[in-house]
Amino acid sequence: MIKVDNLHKSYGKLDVLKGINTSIKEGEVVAVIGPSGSGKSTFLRCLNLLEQPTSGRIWIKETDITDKKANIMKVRENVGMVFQHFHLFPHKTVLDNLTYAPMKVKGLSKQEAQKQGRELLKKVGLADKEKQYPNKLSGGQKQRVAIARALAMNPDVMLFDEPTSALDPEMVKEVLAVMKDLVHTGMTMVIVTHEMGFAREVADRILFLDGGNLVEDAPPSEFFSSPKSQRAQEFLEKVL
Ligand SMILES: Nc1ncnc2c1ncn2[C@@H]1O[C@H](COP(=O)(O)OP(=O)(O)OP(=O)(O)O)[C@@H](O)[C@H]1O
Repeated sequence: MIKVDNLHKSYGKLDVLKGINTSIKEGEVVAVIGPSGSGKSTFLRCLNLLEQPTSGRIWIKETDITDKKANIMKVRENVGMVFQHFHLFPHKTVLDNLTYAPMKVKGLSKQEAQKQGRELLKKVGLADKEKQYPNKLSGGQKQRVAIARALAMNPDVMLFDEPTSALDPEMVKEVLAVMKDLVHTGMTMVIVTHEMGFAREVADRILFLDGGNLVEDAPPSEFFSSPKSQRAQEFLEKVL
């Protein structure tokens, strides 16, 4: 489903990703963890070309998205992303946030887009909020709308960039619960997270990044109980 081959990303002289190789199967849930500044967000943002890789190749399904001829908009349609700070359209209602892209990009009729939007709102527990504006919602509710909005494009892959880091503790659970439901649907998910309990519980694999290198790639049972590298051992000692 996703193949990453020798991915490098530099900002000027700063090498942020130093040759990442990995592949992710359809339906796999992968948690990307590691110290601050290790390149986790940059890695994730390369997967839908929010960051242009400096070199290396990334395939999503059969498409080499790093090929100059690849259609960036099509890639982004197919790879949904949820950000730390929601990025909802502030002047649109919750339902209009969900219908905008499917109508504009996918050509759904308003009726079709609203039907789909209402089903998604029900799934994330916000059926009663469709007419609200984002500024009337809690952080957890905003993030659930953001997840529903990304799902409204019916993507093959969902990327999550620290989706709970900006939330008050009591709201973290409700967002993680929605993500867990999504795991059970068989969605392919790549999640940058500091929630170690969640990563341990739901991920099929942990990618541990350090200094722009993929240092460990292992199932959570292995990674959390017997990390191989000293860097991962030190990291886990600090965060667990
Ligand atoms: N647009 C940019 N221009 C220059 N440097 C950048 C840019 N984006 C990220 N960096 C640098 O790249 C490095 C990796 O950043 P990145 O956000 O990918 O790390 P991270 O592991 O996600 O960190 P955190 O857990 O703190 O979010 C950092 O040193 C950061 O300052």
